[in-house]
Amino acid sequence: MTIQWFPGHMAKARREVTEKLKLVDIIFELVDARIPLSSRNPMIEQIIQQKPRLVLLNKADMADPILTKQWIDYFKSKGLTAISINSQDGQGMKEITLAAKQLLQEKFDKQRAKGIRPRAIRAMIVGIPNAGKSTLINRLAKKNIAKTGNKPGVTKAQSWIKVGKEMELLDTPGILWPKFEDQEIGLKLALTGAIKDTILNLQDIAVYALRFLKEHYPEKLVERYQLNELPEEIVELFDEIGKKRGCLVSGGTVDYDKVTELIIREFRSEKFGRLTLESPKDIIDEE
Ligand SMILES: Nc1nc2c(ncn2[C@@H]2O[C@H](COP(=O)(O)OP(=O)(O)OP(=O)(O)O)[C@@H](O)[C@H]2O)c(=O)[nH]1
Repeated sequence: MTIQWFPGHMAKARREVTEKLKLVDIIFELVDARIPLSSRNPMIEQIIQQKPRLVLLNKADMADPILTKQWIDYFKSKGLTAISINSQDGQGMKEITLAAKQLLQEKFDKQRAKGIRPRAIRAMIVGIPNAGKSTLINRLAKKNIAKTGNKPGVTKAQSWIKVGKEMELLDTPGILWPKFEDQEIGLKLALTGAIKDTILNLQDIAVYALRFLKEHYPEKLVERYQLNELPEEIVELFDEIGKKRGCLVSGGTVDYDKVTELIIREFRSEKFGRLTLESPKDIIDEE
């Protein structure tokens, strides 16, 4: 499997993020809580250099809460602060400002010691497509989008969003690209909707979803499709689901395309409940 991502796009995205870095005190790295690792850019450290960073595990409402806690601990073990948020209903918004203030405490204390009055924290959101960047910006913005291009240090006119009195956010996020080389990462990105369906074979995505559910959340699979028992082979599982749901072609044989679509659609619309596709334990095992 090869997924195309044009090198020109990557270079442009990187250039844009690098340019805006100069304008901000802190980066908010937005990842999908269901795939906290696969939805990260593997070169994030090189791109943002030494800039303070807060990891935001977005869509926490869709992720397994136990694993979200484990991921927060994992990031902590790597020296990073991470918090879980839900940009759709606003859960975790206050914590973002609080955590940013904590991360910048030292910098602002030093400024205060020099007699410089601390100004509002300036921040930028970065993340891969579909991570929820626009949703988060809108949630934080409410109606507080302000054009403030005449601020010192702001070369090009940039729009900032006021987030309370203590923070300002660039109104355009930095777009990063995910890691494409790995087949499994590609499947996780496709299943969570981060990359277009046309890029990958749909049946591969559905097979991946079923294998994952069978291994990690078998009870959810049994319950959803009212299965008497879980078949050994994935193809049997396709057959069972097809029969239960009437995904059949004339003559009564199972229509695999229909089953494929059904599984992907139901996975994405949370019909299996809150799921996380990767665990920090997998990395520790690999290390
Ligand atoms: N359940 C849930 N859905 C969310 C959350 N945040 C965003 N979404 C949904 O995720 C989808 C993508 O959100 P966007 O805000 O468009 O993502 P983006 O990162 O700006 O995407 P690009 O414009 O492709 O870069 C939308 O359907 C949102 O409604 C969240 O916290 N929980």
